[in-house]
Amino acid sequence: MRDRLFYLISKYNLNPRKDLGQNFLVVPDIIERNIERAGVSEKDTVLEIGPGLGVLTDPLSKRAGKVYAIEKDGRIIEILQREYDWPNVEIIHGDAVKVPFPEFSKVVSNLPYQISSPVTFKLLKHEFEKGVLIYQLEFAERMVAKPGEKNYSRLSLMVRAKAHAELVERIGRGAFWPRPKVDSAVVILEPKPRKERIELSENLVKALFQHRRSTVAAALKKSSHMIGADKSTVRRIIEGMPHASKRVFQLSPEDVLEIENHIKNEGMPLNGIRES
Ligand SMILES: C[S@@+](CC[C@H](N)C(=O)[O-])C[C@H]1O[C@@H](n2cnc3c(N)ncnc32)[C@H](O)[C@@H]1O
Repeated sequence: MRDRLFYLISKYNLNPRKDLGQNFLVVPDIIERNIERAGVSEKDTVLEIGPGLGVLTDPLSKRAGKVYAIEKDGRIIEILQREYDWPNVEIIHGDAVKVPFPEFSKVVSNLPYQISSPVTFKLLKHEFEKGVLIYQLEFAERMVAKPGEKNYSRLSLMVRAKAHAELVERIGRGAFWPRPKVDSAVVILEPKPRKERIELSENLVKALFQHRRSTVAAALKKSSHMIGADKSTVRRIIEGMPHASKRVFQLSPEDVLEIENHIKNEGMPLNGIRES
């Protein structure tokens, strides 16, 4: 696999693009473990974001019923089309943040780290069984952080509202070529059953997490403009608000939902909270 990767790189004189996060996996064990973790079988339609030179796409195509691979770099699309003849792989040329995702049951990817956040939020808007994804280590740590922990952020809360996320393996820089400046980690992402998923006003969460170490009351006062309220309205809303004295980084998704419901009950309708 490693040999094939370097053969293709030299054959096509491919200069990896940093701005597209082109750090290719060169350790076959990691690829195998991730396919195992995803439990990919013929029943699955797998989505891969950023196939690169196909080191993951190739084994996925052998196990899955169907693979969709979204790739932005036209040079790579051309190489994939010339070098592989996968009967069940559909390559989509486009930006994974912008192109609509097809229906899929599993997502397995070594993600371009620049788009980790929008892609994760986009994935969580879809119905799927399981994701096995490689992220930058720090991002992965934020994804899985629990309320009250040092890394607990807006991302942690929004992921927690929709899915179970577990960091299952750390990966050193040497597992990639070219060697990146950061470490990586594998995260298993399993969306919660629909009934258990919590829909939150993104703007309320943003407004709160602008001030993650403040109390909820203080954060809302400081971010009043973000929820479309003036300071006196916020002062009124804070009266009797649940969790008002908690620090923002201690809030669970359930807590934020209670805050949101309180705001609505106080006569500020949800559509009063401007969604971006
Ligand atoms: C980290 S590399 C992974 C490549 C390959 N899967 C591997 O593991 O060796 C990320 C890949 O995503 C592609 N990419 C970068 N930004 C993208 C975007 N916005 N949409 C789709 N693909 C993108 C890059 O061109 C690159 O092929």
